[in-house]
Amino acid sequence: MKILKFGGTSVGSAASIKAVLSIVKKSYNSGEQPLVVLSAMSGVTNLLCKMAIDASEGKSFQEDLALIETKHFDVIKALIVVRHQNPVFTKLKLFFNEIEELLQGIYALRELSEQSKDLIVSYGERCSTFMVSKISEQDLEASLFVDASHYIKTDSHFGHAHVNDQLTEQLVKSLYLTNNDKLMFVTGFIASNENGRMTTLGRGGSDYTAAIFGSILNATAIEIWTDVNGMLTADPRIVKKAFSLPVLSYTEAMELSYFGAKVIYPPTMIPAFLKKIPIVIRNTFEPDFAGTFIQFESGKTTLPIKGISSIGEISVINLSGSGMIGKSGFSGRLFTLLAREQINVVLITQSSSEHSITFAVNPEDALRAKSLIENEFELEIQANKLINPEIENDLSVLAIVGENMKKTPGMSGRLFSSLGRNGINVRAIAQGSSEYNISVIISKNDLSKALNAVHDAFFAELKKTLYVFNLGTGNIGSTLFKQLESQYDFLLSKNDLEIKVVGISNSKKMLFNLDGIDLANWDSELLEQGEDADLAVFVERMKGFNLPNCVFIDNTASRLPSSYYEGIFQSNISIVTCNKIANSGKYEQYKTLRETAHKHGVDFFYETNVGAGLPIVRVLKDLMLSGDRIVKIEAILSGTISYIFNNFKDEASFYDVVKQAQALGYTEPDPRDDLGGVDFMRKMLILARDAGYPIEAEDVNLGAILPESCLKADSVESFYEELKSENSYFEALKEKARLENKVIRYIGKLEDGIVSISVQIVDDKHPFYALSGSDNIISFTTERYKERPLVVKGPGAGAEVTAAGVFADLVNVGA
Ligand SMILES: NC(=O)C1=CN([C@@H]2O[C@H](COP(=O)(O)OP(=O)(O)OC[C@H]3O[C@@H](n4cnc5c(N)ncnc54)[C@H](OP(=O)(O)O)[C@@H]3O)[C@@H](O)[C@H]2O)C=CC1
Ligand SMILES: N[C@@H](CC=O)C(=O)O
Ligand code: NA
Repeated sequence: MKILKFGGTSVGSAASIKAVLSIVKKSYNSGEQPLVVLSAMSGVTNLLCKMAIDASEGKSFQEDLALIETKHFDVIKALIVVRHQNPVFTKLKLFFNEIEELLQGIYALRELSEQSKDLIVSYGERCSTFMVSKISEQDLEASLFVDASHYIKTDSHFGHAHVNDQLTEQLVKSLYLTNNDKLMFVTGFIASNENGRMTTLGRGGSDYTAAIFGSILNATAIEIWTDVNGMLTADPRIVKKAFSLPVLSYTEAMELSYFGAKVIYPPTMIPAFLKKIPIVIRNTFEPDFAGTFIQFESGKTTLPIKGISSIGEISVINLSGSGMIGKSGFSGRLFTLLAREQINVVLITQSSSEHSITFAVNPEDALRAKSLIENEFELEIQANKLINPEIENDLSVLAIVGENMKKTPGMSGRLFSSLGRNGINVRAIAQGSSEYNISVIISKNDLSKALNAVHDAFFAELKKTLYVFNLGTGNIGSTLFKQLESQYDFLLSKNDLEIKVVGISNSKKMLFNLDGIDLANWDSELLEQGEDADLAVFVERMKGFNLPNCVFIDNTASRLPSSYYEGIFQSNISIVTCNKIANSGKYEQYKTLRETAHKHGVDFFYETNVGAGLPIVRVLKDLMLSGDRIVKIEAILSGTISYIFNNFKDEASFYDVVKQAQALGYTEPDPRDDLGGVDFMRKMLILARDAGYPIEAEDVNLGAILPESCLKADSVESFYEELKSENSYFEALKEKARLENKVIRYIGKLEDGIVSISVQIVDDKHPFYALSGSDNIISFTTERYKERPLVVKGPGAGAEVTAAGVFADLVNVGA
């Protein structure tokens, strides 16, 4: 035989009761001999409690009673054929009359005892179970209503009665013996004492009823049918990627449920554990889903942990003082006191010096616990051997759970590095001696971020999500969106990486969507739903969301964002940027940014600052990290100027070629930055700094390509006009090169910490002679690459290659 227990939501409406009965029928017809345990219809127990309290306070309860009546009667009307409705109505009406009489008594006396309360709430299960048994009877004649209060016997601890195991076993066995050909529908939660007075079994009581019947009748399984897909790796309301666990051991289920997972209340399952009866958590509304199988063994799994549970709000009490050192009875006294006063201690940590004890309690118990301790240890406190207990509020517990942890080293390392990387401060740590559980206390504000980060860290093989806030939707930004959109499926399926752009801003509008902005329509969404752009607000909101694996991308050419970088790192958010401003500002800023990113364990990637997507920054970094030393760097690093000199031939005018370079997306938003050499200077400055030279922009010897008049132009338009009027200057340069059979190149050099950039006319022997398009070239002469330099060459500007470089940086964040 098998126990099928259905919770309040499962019997909460006509539609769900239909679903319940189809599950029951299937089980019955397949010969599993089900015994069905039911809860009250959802919301009814709470209403009954409320009515009882209202009555005892002299308030009216009629409206609520009518509500309960209607709730049941609606189901009867919907699911019982008219000619059979009357007897069911009559029986329920009797129940409701009894409730009313009781409430009137309470109202008159203005007194509500625990005993009366139990009696009143018992009607919830009695009504629902009777009604469902009658609905079932229409189809399955064997259906039988069983009031469990006649069979489960308890003491007189009303509200939370203790079961008399022996008596209950006798009664349940004889019930079964006389009715084993019946399909029994048994009320959950309710029982009675030796005088036949109604009692209830406390929290999770219907599960307890199922476990009692299951264990006495040696059921093959106890199925707990609820409204979720079994037990999940984490709370799915907070961790969107939480998934159902197929198998758990009893211990794992206990640990997971202890901290939060509300699917079952483990103490009620103990009778089943003792008899090794498997418990299966299933979803009434998705009956084909196998659910979670809870059994004696943990089951074969490749998962390092089974799940992450949490308690949203706890308070921590710290006790410290010399009086605790070596006093073996101290903690005994402390925790006996708390137990006696029924203060539940969620977890305990003690420093190895025994100088302090930290323990967590429910917030509503904190003040009481503090004053109890102050009373108990009054003498020690007076003698300064103990410092008054301190309470810390607004904290949460997060715990990783799983039997595999015991065998796998590095679990706590993984937990703490994911917390550390996301800037989550750990207030206290406790590891259960069973090693099935490592718990940490963190700030309540960090809980959601921590749960997601830790979930990613342990189930990374399943999927990691990067949350991206992108500034700048121009040439590079919009191309990046296209690339991200077209690669979304590939990244997810091949790399288990999901990149969600959750914030976008340009200079006019900004938009946030934590579910991810649709990158196919970002422009219309930004326009229609976006609010007025405000960089400070954008950054504050990004920080406020407190997301794990969070990345800020700066795809602007603006000076403004760089002043926010340091604060962004301090909020444990990585930065990817193609904007060179921050790295080419004051050296002090360059240094601070790296130190801050490092201190907060986040990434600062800027490969596209030099040579767009070409691997230049990365190569230099690897050389330096591996202990090489730069002897000389020679490079062409302006894609725009490279393009211009590669195409300023024959009939083309200088002006036309510059215009083409801009149209091709090679130039900076302001092309004067390219032609004036500033862009190239920034790149050389960044390389020199990355090579270990603490130099400033003023230290770069910047040779000009343009005549003075062009450099002085105060707008882009007048700049182009000047280019036109200086045509003869450029033509002369072109002619000189042609006559000598040479080409014009704008070349940068770093040697002995000195950076210079100059126009050179080079012949075909020069390694930089053969270039085309927007080619960049860089040659690193190092102590290791001394004889023949290490050379990187290729397109060094353009939206596709730059966005691709930003993309590559992005996928490497946190790698
Ligand atoms: N082109 C290339 O080959 C390469 C470019 N880069 C770098 O890429 C960066 C972007 O260049 P590109 O895309 O061509 O430039 P665009 O001018 O096309 O786009 C710049 C974007 O930044 C936005 N923006 C400017 N100021 C702000 C601000 N304060 N807040 C929010 N958004 C702002 C603009 O907003 P709005 O749309 O409202 O004007 C625009 O969307 C530059 O730093 C450049 O150096 C790096 C390597 C190669
Ligand atoms: N405008 C730049 C683009 C890359 O940084 C260039 O021309 O090189
Ligand atoms: Na690069």
